[in-house]
Amino acid sequence: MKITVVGAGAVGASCAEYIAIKDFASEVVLLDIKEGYAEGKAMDLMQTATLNGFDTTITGTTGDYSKTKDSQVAVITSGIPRKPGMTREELIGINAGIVKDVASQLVKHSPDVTIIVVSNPMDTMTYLAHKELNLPKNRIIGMGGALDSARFKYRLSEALECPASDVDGMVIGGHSDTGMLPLTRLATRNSVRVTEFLSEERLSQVSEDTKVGGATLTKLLGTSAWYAPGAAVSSLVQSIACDQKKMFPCSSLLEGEYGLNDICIGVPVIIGKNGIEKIVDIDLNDEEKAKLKESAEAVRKTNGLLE
Ligand SMILES: NC(=O)c1ccc[n+]([C@@H]2O[C@H](COP(=O)([O-])OP(=O)(O)OC[C@H]3O[C@@H](n4cnc5c(N)ncnc54)[C@H](O)[C@@H]3O)[C@@H](O)[C@H]2O)c1
Ligand SMILES: O=C(O)C[C@H](O)C(=O)O
Repeated sequence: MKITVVGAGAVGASCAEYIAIKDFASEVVLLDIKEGYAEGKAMDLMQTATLNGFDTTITGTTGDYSKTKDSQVAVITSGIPRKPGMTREELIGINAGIVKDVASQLVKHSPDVTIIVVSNPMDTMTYLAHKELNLPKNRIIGMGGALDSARFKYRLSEALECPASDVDGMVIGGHSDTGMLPLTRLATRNSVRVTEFLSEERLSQVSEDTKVGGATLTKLLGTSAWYAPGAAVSSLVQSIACDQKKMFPCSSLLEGEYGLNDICIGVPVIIGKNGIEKIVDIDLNDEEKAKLKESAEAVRKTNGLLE
């Protein structure tokens, strides 16, 4: 399985590292426009192979898409990250052009590729990739919900004072500071609803902390996060490469599901060798439906900026 990661920056390199450490891919190609950067990151990562015990070959290239030929999966992380105080939506002016160009180049060299879009504003960049490429809708996936759900579980485990592995939960909706919808009603600790353990006030705090998870880290780091984003992307890549058929919330092109049309937004999907193999329609209550609708309106507004 050959995987391309475009953008050898913080998230791209972290993603390549996790893919290699999980050791399920034969080859990872890192591509960047900064001269020598992807080659350098690839060499540095390859020098961890004997230390971390993986057999994946990682190579780097400066802008040569012929090296990405016949990739089965490609991840787009190219573009600028936000700085403290910014929203993800403010990145659209620069990132839209980059994502459009990169997506077309990828498909030119790998017509059967499945694309995972990471660059922000991610839901709109995923929508842009759909409009630009016109690929079967299962082959373009936006990564946001897998990361937001991991942050939600982290915040829940803090509140519950238990290991994160005891917790299950999911965040749907837009990947934005206000649009995320952590499904507190459905979250569980070993099959018991977390509402049994935590007050409404505490759960509301967990929800708010989850929604601003990216902004909190951006403030601390001076740029946006990369370890959890890289790990989240690598989990999606693994589910495709190993046909695991795991369920993640991912930004998916909706055609009537959840009452939404012609929009990419985070909903639960099954990820396997064919990319998005199924959109899972879960039973939301009226309040959750209203919040998802509101989140979709905000994503639509950002999509409008593409014109
Ligand atoms: N969806 C998510 O959950 C999520 C999570 C984290 C970061 N992000 C987004 O991912 C993007 C990357 O973040 P980062 O921290 O890795 O940034 P970064 O600046 O560390 O890396 C971005 C890389 O993209 C490269 N690049 C720019 N234009 C390119 C082009 N046309 N072709 C190839 N490479 C190009 C740059 O040279 C740079 O190395 C940002 O837009 C960020 O907001 C999204
Ligand atoms: O917060 C950001 O801007 C990057 C990313 O979307 C994240 O959630 O970490």
